[in-house]
Amino acid sequence: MSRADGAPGPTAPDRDLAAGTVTVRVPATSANLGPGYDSFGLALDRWDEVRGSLQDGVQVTVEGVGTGQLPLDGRHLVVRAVAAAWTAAGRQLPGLRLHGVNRIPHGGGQGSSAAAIVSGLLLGRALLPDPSVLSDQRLLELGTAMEGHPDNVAPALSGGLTLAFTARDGRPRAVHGAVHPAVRAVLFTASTGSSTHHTRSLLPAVVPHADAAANAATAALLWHALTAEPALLFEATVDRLHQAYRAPEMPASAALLLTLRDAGVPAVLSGAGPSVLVLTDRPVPSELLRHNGFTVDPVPISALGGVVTAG
Ligand SMILES: Nc1ncnc2c1ncn2[C@@H]1O[C@H](COP(=O)(O)OP(=O)(O)O)[C@@H](O)[C@H]1O
Ligand SMILES: N[C@@H](CCOP(=O)(O)O)C(=O)O
Repeated sequence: MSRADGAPGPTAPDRDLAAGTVTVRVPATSANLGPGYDSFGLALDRWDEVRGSLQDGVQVTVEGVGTGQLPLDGRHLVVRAVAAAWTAAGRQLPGLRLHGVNRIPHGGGQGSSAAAIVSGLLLGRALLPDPSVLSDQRLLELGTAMEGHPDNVAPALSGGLTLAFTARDGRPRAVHGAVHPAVRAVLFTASTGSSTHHTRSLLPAVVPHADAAANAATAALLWHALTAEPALLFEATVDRLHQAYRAPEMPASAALLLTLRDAGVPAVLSGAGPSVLVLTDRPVPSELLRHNGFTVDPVPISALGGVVTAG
């Protein structure tokens, strides 16, 4: 993965981690950012953590979000991603002991599934006898194949602002932008969830040419606004590809978006929703920071993506 801002990618593969226990932290991510459907993504300072080691058989424990709901065997998404990393390295995973500490809401539009996949890929790579056989680019490809779209996987792997695209060879790639220091993120986390898979099915196969043209302009403007001219963020966060089609499934989020935008606040659906994200260089009036059904937090943008440590 190339980095336009020269910031570090995920922790490099390290032979010393191959034995023993490995801890991986991966940030939440907000995808789309309005008009950047399936391409723009931003890492946020809210982290899931997994600790894993090789053993015979699979043993999973979970605390935090999803406790009592997630499968505790080979169907667990992190375990599947660890196994995918080993398969890609030409090896069969012997077995895994895994403990997850989950803080990213599930089905909230904050990239929990991408965080789980990236956690598993980074953990799987670190546990390989020779981690260097899997490059960061290969992990982006594996994660995108599992997730179905690259926009959360790219910032979960490498942090910051990313623009993911499909190259001529059919593989996902990502470039990075340095977010203007005045830009702040405020996350309105919905108390309800929705399945990304389901709300993707609500999107039409074809959109009017005028919508595509307008969206191309605002997406390009958004990159400029986020990296160079935040004063343009309100104009740059107009989407015509996905939010309106998803609105009937998440009326509270649609109403919140309307309220914020009517007040001139640059608000978008976070990922597939139902969370809402504000990206702005201005203070948000305090009366707009309280909404039934949403928890409102300023969340720093994370320059770091997944971090791998021994122990
Ligand atoms: N930490 C985790 N461990 C295991 N599975 C997870 C984890 N986080 C998310 N998932 C899986 O991903 C699903 C949510 O994915 P998705 O619908 O794409 O929503 P999101 O916007 O949160 O990524 C969860 O219901 C669960 O099946
Ligand atoms: N581009 C995807 C992004 C989904 O993000 P998530 O965090 O809601 O899973 C989409 O809009 O479907």
